[in-house]
Amino acid sequence: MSAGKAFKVLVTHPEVPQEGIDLLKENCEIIQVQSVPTNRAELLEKIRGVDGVLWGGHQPLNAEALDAAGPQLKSISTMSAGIDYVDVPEVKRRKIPLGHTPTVLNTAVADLAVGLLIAASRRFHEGRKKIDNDQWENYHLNWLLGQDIRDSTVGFYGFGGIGQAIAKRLSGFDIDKVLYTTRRRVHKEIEEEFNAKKVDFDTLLAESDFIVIASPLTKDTQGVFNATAFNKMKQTAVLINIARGKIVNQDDLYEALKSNRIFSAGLDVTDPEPLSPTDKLLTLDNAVVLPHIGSATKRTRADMSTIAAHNVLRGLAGEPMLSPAY
Ligand SMILES: O=C(O)C(=O)CO
Repeated sequence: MSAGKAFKVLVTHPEVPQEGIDLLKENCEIIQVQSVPTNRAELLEKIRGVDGVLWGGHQPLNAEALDAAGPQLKSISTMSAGIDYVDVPEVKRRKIPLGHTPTVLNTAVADLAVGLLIAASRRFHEGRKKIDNDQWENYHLNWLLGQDIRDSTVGFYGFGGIGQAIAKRLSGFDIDKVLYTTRRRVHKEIEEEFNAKKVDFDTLLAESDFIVIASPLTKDTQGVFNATAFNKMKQTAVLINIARGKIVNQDDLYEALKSNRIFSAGLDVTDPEPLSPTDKLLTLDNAVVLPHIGSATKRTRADMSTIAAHNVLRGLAGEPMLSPAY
């Protein structure tokens, strides 16, 4: 280990923004995985004997990686809000502090969600295809008519920081009501700020004009948006998912969109990722699909690396992390 550097830290991705690396460098020796996409063998080789890890991708963080690291490992932070790729019980069992980076990405993801909501409700994808196919027919007055956002009811499945940031943005669009379904009720002041009401899942499905999925992927949320759920939604409803693809049963969503059981969907996340270019979802006019770019802005990624680095350093110092994951 180089002189004066108290800890050895693995950064599992070569593109982690410099802001986080510079922080770590002050008193850590940095080892960095160079492969993109991550070569698992390289990661397992380089993790051996490190004190801390800045986990910069969505590779499984599990017993295999922890065993490869060894018992001296005392601090890990992901560079993501969602940690569905982490075996959290295994990290906990080993009493290793684990951090993640929620909050700093709320605004970037919320901006994108609003973009998807407008794109899906106003048929951007279908419109673009009409141009490509020389089918520009705006001499018809009912051509490409979309759904209004004004006076609508927006239902949030999950109403944490990202959901609230989306609601804040949508308040400028003259929406009528916010409904939300969560396990726990949010603070009264938050309900008042957004004129939001907690409802059960069936009410959310039945009453919302727009449904925004903004919850973590857990065993309880996996696949809850399935054919049964789509059949309870309005036929004019628009579904937005900026959370995790697996919360939606994608075959059932395809059928619901194809049969116009619901109006449209805007998805930043899919199952699987990457989605195959031949996936049937991409053949639909009423699905706007993006390649999971919710947090992909320069500033947000830099902020994520900074928070992750602080988490790692605090874990190494035996201090509480800025954003602990458990
Ligand atoms: O950080 C995450 O978990 C994301 O998926 C950002 O889009």
